[in-house]
Amino acid sequence: MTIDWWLNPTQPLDSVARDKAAACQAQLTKPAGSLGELERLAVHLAALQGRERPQVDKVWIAIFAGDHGVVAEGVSAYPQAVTGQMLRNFVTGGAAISVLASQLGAALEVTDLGTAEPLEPLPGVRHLQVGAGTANLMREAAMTPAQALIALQAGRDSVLRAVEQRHELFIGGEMGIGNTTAATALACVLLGCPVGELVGPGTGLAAAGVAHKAQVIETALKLHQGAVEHPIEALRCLGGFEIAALTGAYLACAQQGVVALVDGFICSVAALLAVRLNPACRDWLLFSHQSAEPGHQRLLAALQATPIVSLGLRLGEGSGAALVVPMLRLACALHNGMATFSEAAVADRPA
Ligand SMILES: Cc1cc2ncn([C@H]3O[C@H](COP(=O)(O)O)[C@@H](O)[C@H]3O)c2cc1C
Ligand SMILES: O=C(O)c1cccnc1
Repeated sequence: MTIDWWLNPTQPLDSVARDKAAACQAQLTKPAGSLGELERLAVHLAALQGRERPQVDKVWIAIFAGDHGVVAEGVSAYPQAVTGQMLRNFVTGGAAISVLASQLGAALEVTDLGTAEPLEPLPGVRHLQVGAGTANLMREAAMTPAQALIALQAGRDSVLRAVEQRHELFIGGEMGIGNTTAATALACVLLGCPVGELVGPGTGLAAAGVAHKAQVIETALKLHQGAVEHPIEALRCLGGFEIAALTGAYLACAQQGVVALVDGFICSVAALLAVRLNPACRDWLLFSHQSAEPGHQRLLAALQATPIVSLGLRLGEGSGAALVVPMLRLACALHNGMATFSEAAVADRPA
């Protein structure tokens, strides 16, 4: 299977803006390095945005939803219908991400890529219906090549809309009961890691449920063994519509020059896929938090990512990334707003 756009070059970082921002940080009225990761974030944002004074005022949050055939194997604590039910909750304002988007003044775009429900179109939701959910990845390939391609492009298209409306930060979120099973299977293949090291409770499986989920993933990995060497084939055989869309979105962010703030475990699997497909896109990804899902730590290490916070979150929907936006905004405000030593007449070196 080929798609024609994933290898397109990513935007270069602006080293002039980075150097100016770093020089500016050194002049601010604080001991050098005392704002730690916030300093590094501000300087990195300057390099990505090509301006000495970065900002993340306009935030675009895109939620991608899709159902998973593998739910028939009993891998989630919740029923499949929740995926479609949450679509309504996203647009009526009751979901965690809806509250966060509203608090942040962020745009929230909700795309249904293929759910068993709702049967009626929902106002405010983009219904693409790539299929009525993926096929059961334990028994066959989750997606056809055409479905994987459409889902990848759905992610890219959302980024193009964000760019058109001049958004400064992209957050991808996912909703899909069963998607920690798909994400774990993908992570096992991409990291060459045993299932036991990555599998976790997802929405809240007890130990016996996690053991069964591990068995399902083992069976799937054996079935698709030969097929999954290329990341795009791994995505097609083991992924989900929303994971494919997120992969396409992260690739497009790097190609369009938009900073992407990555959410938890599932989004990080999509990020790793994007980096495997086009390694230069790594620079454009910031990692917001470390999820409670046990496999996330290994994924972040493979991506050489330092998560900004670790709050024991295990929700998804892009919620962890949204929670970190105020911190990015404050990192920019400090960088742009603090006085320099000479402006404030403060001694600029230790005694
Ligand atoms: C009410 C509800 C809201 C959610 N929002 C995100 N997820 C999260 O949980 C699901 C993944 O976990 P698993 O693989 O165990 O099914 C995904 O839909 C993810 O986005 C939710 C799950 C539920 C139940
Ligand atoms: O970290 C995540 O993305 C996550 C973890 C559990 C359930 N849903 C999402």
